[in-house]
Amino acid sequence: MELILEKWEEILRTVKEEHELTDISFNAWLKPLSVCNIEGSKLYILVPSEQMGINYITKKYKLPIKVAIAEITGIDYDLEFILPEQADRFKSFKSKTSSFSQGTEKSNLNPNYTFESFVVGNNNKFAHAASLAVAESPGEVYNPLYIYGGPGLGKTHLMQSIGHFILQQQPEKKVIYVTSEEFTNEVIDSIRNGNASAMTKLRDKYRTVDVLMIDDVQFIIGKESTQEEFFHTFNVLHSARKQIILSSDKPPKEMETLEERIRSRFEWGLLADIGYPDYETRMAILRRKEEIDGFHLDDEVLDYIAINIKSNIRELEGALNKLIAFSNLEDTVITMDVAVRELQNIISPDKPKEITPQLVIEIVAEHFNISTDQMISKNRSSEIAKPRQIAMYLCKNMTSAQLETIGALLGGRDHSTIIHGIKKITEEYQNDENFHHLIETIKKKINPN
Ligand SMILES: Nc1ncnc2c1ncn2[C@@H]1O[C@H](COP(=O)(O)OP(=O)(O)OP(=O)(O)O)[C@@H](O)[C@H]1O
Repeated sequence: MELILEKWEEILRTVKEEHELTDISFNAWLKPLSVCNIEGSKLYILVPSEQMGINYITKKYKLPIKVAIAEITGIDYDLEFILPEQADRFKSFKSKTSSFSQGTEKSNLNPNYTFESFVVGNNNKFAHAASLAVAESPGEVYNPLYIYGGPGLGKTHLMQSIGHFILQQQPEKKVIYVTSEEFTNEVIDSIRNGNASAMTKLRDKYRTVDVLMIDDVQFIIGKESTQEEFFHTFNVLHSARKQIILSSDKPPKEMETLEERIRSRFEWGLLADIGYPDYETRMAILRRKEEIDGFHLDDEVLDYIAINIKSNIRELEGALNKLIAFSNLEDTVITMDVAVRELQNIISPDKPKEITPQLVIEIVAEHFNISTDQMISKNRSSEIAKPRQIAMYLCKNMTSAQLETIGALLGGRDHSTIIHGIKKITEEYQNDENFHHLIETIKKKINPN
């Protein structure tokens, strides 16, 4: 066991060199692996997360690793890849992680979300540079770092890359990634338990970290206890110069119903937005993904995906994954005809998405984290009335619906109310630069093309 532990890094590097793996493939597949145990001639290798695809690793890397071990140690092991829950059975489990993955392994980060696998394009150049700066000097340069942008554009990937980077440099750092939903649930649980120790546990967990990442922070809006807990956690960490990284679908100033004291804290550090990727970036992301998956598709097919899926990288990857899965299952080559047929539910180039008033109302409601029921209700508080007027304005500008139809869809409002709403929004759009930006952001969500 000692010999293999000692030689583990050399073994992985040998596989990399002999099989001419790129840094990306190496970082994605080999780097996170560690030696778990040896029983007789059986060597157990730990795959730290199910998300890494244990079957794929077994299929692709079992033999190369076996050969490299035999070359370097002279011992011919029978290899088995196992997940952490299977590793629990080794009581004296003494895993040796290669030094480059220490720290990362014990965190809850997705091993694939690293700087190495992140494609830098015009849409994310600034956010990427800011993230790298934070990764290199946590707590010192931009605190908090607030990354915002539309769904599936790489916010989580970028924020977790910072976590990986920090853990690679300083494995002893305590790095926590949490979604707002998980954070909210933990706050609710500790309140429900009703005892002081549950709350103390929660505080111990979040107020003692070196790096705290909260994803989709817009979801804490309207959740009072969560906001309160967040506020104090933020203050404790910030004054101790611990790094805070937040992501959201919109900039703080567009979070109209967020408590002012929290909104202003979001703006203390640096705000970095991620926009929609251009064609070249979309192609580069597809190529990078192909490289990681060890799969090759015709350029014409990649081009078809990149031209037609513009506004969400998750969907872009989803289309590629679908074709790769189809090719593996059916054992067939992906031609253009196959791609068009298999992706017809995702891509319908001849049928652009129809922009209906209903769609506009739904997207506006979603943007402001309110329900469509609230949009059509009688509620006249500004948090509801303003989005409602924005919906009136956008329905008028982006669809061919008549004012009467818009009024009917927005809770049976009359013609003059709709005209008044549109007029107000038009004036604000023309006179207030931030508001102009807000409307353009929502328009892009409604019609990304
Ligand atoms: N620049 C990029 N390079 C490589 N992969 C990327 C890039 N941007 C996004 N991705 C991939 O796209 C997928 C979606 O990204 P991610 O989950 O980070 O988006 P998000 O902005 O956090 O979305 P949401 O707001 O819906 O949570 C991930 O698999 C991620 O790896």
